[in-house]
Amino acid sequence: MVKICCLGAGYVGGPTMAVIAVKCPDVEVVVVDISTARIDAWNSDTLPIYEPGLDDVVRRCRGRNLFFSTDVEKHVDEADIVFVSVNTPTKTRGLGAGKAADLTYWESAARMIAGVARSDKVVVEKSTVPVKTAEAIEKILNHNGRDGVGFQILSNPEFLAEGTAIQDLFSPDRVLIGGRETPGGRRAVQALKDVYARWVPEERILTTNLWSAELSKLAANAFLAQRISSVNAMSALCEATGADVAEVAYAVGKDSRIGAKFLNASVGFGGSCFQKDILNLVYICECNGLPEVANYWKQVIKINDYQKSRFVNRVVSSMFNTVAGKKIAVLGFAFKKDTGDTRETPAIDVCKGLLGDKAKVSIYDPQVTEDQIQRDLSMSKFDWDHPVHLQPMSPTAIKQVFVAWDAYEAAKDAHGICILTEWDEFKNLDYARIYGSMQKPAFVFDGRNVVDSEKLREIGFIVYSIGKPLDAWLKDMPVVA
Ligand SMILES: NC(=O)c1ccc[n+]([C@@H]2O[C@H](COP(=O)([O-])OP(=O)(O)OC[C@H]3O[C@@H](n4cnc5c(N)ncnc54)[C@H](O)[C@@H]3O)[C@@H](O)[C@H]2O)c1
Ligand SMILES: O=c1ccn([C@@H]2O[C@H](COP(=O)(O)OP(=O)(O)O[C@H]3O[C@H](CO)[C@@H](O)[C@H](O)[C@H]3O)[C@@H](O)[C@H]2O)c(=O)[nH]1
Repeated sequence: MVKICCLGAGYVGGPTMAVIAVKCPDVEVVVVDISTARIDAWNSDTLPIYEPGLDDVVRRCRGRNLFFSTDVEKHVDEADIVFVSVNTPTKTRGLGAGKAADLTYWESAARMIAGVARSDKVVVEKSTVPVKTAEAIEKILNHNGRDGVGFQILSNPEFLAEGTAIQDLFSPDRVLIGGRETPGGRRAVQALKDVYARWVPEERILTTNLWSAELSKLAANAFLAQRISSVNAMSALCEATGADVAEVAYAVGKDSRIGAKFLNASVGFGGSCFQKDILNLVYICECNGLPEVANYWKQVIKINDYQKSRFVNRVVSSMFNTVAGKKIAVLGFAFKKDTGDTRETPAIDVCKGLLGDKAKVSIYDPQVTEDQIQRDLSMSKFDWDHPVHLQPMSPTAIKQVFVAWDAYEAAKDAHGICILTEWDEFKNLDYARIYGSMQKPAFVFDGRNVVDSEKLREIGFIVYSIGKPLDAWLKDMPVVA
């Protein structure tokens, strides 16, 4: 029986391994982590992450051929294939701070694998890493491993998106495997290919050299984020000219060379990957003497930051240039719908912007806890991407932040509502009831273009929707910087 061990029971390690286990009943899969709390949660009825369909997959194979454990060394030693899916945060100190990937967790994982392995291993990079990481990992494994124990390193980046992870894993657009072009390297690629081939059609399993696989992951995320920044840049111009960004995106996306997906204007992209991976790409370009290329990709992040601050400015300027002491309801805190993940969510920057202008912020999200919101609003930049048990403990709660149990409570007595996540339930709220409970004039700032703005205007709201023709009220307000 082939044995697989995965280091890191997070958003990638957990769902990915659960799907491998369910698709390969004759393979034993053990997911291990240094966080006992995370492993306990994976072994309980309340999984540590919210992902549609995940509970069902885990229930089908946990205890059969899928196991979660903190006994890291034992399971690494017993495995034939070791996936490494640990955090690769942005460095906050020293060389490359604010851009380069921090490979501390990866390096310690590699040293541990080298120290405990008593038989040959295929070590698979599942985390997103800088190009050439495999070379560094190979050196660590080969210099620290026992005599006679061989390692083959593969790059197998993950392309799942949160909220649709199970669907993406069951039916991926492609699986990418990079390996050494040596007989040993080819055998390792084939061993991993055999696992995926149980459910992924052969033509969707791409094999490349190691560096192409590592770089393709960064490139794919940069291209995706670039589309969002492109449509968001257009949204600002739409507001200035009376064009409608949805109509523009539809017309542009109808060109089959461009395609319709990933062109939804928004308050900005979030999530643990896009910004981190582009910063990483920028740093690699700079290190390779390519400042023009680095600057090109930096713009994707700059436009994203601009979009978030533009949104905050719009809120404040619409409300007579001050939100001091005013209650603002924030509907949605997760970085997208169908996840409880808040890493790099635009809601953090928007809330901080409103708090900076002394607003009282009342937040509702169906999947995010009060503790998480308070932590997110008080944590330093990039601290969020370290293992939870290593993050700063119990920050002081921010007094002007309130967390509500539903949208109606959040909006009661508020002067304005900001919709920051596109949860389906926000489309069908009783907005007449909400209007009745709010201060007047009552504003809705739709950062995800989910509400029917005409209906809301009929109720009496002043509505701002990203990239849509402006309400007369908003047009008369001072120009937004
Ligand atoms: N989240 C996504 O949608 C996504 C998608 C594709 C790729 N990625 C990449 O995958 C990697 C993991 O991301 P994630 O979202 O799953 O992160 P995560 O924080 O949810 O999970 C990482 C886990 O690794 C554990 N860990 C850290 N060091 C360890 C060690 N030495 N041994 C065992 N466990 C260890 C942590 O405790 C944590 O539970 C990152 O490189 C990320 O960029 C993420
Ligand atoms: O048209 C769009 C599409 C997305 N978003 C936003 O972009 C962010 C990222 O969304 P998405 O890409 O769907 O989720 P992630 O889970 O971050 O997935 C991305 O990042 C992962 C981690 O690397 C990759 O594996 C995935 O392929 C890649 O889509 C979210 O804030 C979305 O709201 C928009 O604003 N407009």
